[in-house]
Amino acid sequence: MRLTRLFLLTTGLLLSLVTALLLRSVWADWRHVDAAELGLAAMQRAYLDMKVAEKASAERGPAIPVLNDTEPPDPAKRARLEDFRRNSDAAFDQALAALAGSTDPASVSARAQLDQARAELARARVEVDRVAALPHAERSAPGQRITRAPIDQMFAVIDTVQSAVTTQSAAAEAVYPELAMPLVGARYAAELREYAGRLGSQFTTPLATQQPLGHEDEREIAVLTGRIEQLHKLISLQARVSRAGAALQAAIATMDARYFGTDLPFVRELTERGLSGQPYGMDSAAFVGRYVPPMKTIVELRDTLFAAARDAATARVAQARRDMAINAALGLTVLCIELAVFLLIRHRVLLPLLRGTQAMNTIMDGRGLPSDHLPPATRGDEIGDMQRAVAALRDATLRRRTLEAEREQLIAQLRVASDTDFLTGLPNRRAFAEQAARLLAQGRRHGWPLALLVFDLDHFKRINDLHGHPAGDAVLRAVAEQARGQVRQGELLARHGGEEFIILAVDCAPDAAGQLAERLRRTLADATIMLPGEASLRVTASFGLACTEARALADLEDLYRDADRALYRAKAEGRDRVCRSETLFKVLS
Ligand SMILES: Nc1nc2c(ncn2[C@@H]2O[C@H](COP(=O)(O)OP(=O)(O)OP(=O)(O)O)[C@@H](O)[C@H]2O)c(=O)[nH]1
Repeated sequence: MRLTRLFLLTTGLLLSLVTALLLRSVWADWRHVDAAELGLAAMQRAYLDMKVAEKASAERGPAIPVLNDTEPPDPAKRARLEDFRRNSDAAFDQALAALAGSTDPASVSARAQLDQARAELARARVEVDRVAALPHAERSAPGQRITRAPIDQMFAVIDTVQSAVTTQSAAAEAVYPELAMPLVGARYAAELREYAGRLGSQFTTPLATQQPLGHEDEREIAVLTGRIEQLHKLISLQARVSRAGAALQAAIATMDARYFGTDLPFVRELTERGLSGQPYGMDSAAFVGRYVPPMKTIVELRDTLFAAARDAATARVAQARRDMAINAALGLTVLCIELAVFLLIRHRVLLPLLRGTQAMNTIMDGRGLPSDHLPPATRGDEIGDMQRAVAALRDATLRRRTLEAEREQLIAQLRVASDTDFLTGLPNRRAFAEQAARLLAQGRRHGWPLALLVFDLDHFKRINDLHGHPAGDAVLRAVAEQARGQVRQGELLARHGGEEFIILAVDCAPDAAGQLAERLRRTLADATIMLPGEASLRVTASFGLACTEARALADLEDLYRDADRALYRAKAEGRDRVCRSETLFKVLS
């Protein structure tokens, strides 16, 4: 597997793993936060339900005077009852509103219990109003407990609301088992407040009517005080076991002093009077004015316990949120570091390695020199070493190629030099032989006619003798120049040796060849050649021409021999003329 692919795969795997771990951790934290928030919400709903119980319980207070009212009824008593009823309704509204939209089993169950309690309260109110509307004589007949029935119905309402409190409180305790003590304690306190209220209700009617207490009343008072003492002990025990804080201890001490230290002894004394038939020494309103205020200490204890639980749960929610934020931040940091390492390795190692490899491949393939792709090798690490090695390889290759190019150039120059006559610059005899062989092959392929023209300066020896060898050289250069001006494409001019020149013309018919020879002869004869110094002279040349079909020739030797013979004849016949090879012209014609 390629290194880049392996790296991508490994990094992708690592990133996926870290992301999965991060998501899992955040999800777990979120569940924790969610559970903590649900627990706190259940706790707060339990408190709202306690308030419902408190308000519905308080509604009994003004209901009893209305039930026992003389004729005509006192509108102030009625107005007070309506006020308390509105308070109860408001508490119900608030508790039910807090449950709106909640679909957890505890909330569904609590909503059903509250709805039931509200319906029970509505029925109890109808009963209160019905009984209150009866004639006073009928309601106040001795031994009649007609006014107790609506109050008993109201007791039942509180029992139903307490079930909703227990349901919500249990849901909160399931999330916060460590807060069971304050939550259960708050429930006990709410219950205690209810039983204290019921105990007070036992006296309102006898005091309103100034009737003694019966056996039924005695039994109920005994049950209620027993339950009140039991709840008192449970609360004290819980506070001791859980080593309650200063605020809670203070609330318990206040309740002990005011309710258990003052109210209960007062109730016991009143009970004894009521049972023994002694006058109570006070009316119903005076009793309420003395008995009810200390009951507030029970409500305060309930609120202190609830506040302790709510504060601890709020702190837990905040802690869970902090934990989630810290875990998410840590996870994200790890993810970012991993990404950064990935990019760093890719940028600092993998890509330079890749470029280095590509550069080396380019150098080795001979495709070119990767100077543009090579970053400056400024790094001091291993990648820098590699980049310097690649740069050195590139430089060495560059030097080698420059040397190779110079050598090629030199070889080309040598080749040109070896093929060129140094004096005239024309192809020499060897180069002529090579190029002529190629032209002959070409002529054969196309079936062209060929012409070979050989010409030799006349009496050249005299020029050397008269004007010196350098003058002879100048004449040779001038003749070469003149001849070069007369040849065209497809006509190969060369110095054949000494003062002899040769022209091979392909695709050249005998007539055209004759014209070329004649034209060249005249050109040379007409030209004035300047010699070194002020001197000048004229030269003539003799021409031997041989023509044939390219396909009729094995090589150029025969044709050359014929042309040379023709040249010999031209010399013999007086020079400065063109002689043609007889035999080959015959063949052609
Ligand atoms: N200056 C100079 N002379 C050369 C060169 N090559 C050959 N020669 C001379 O050319 C002369 C040729 O003389 P010959 O062969 O007798 O012919 P010619 O004097 O031209 O007489 P014909 O050919 O019969 O007209 C010799 O004197 C050679 O030395 C050269 O490169 N430079």
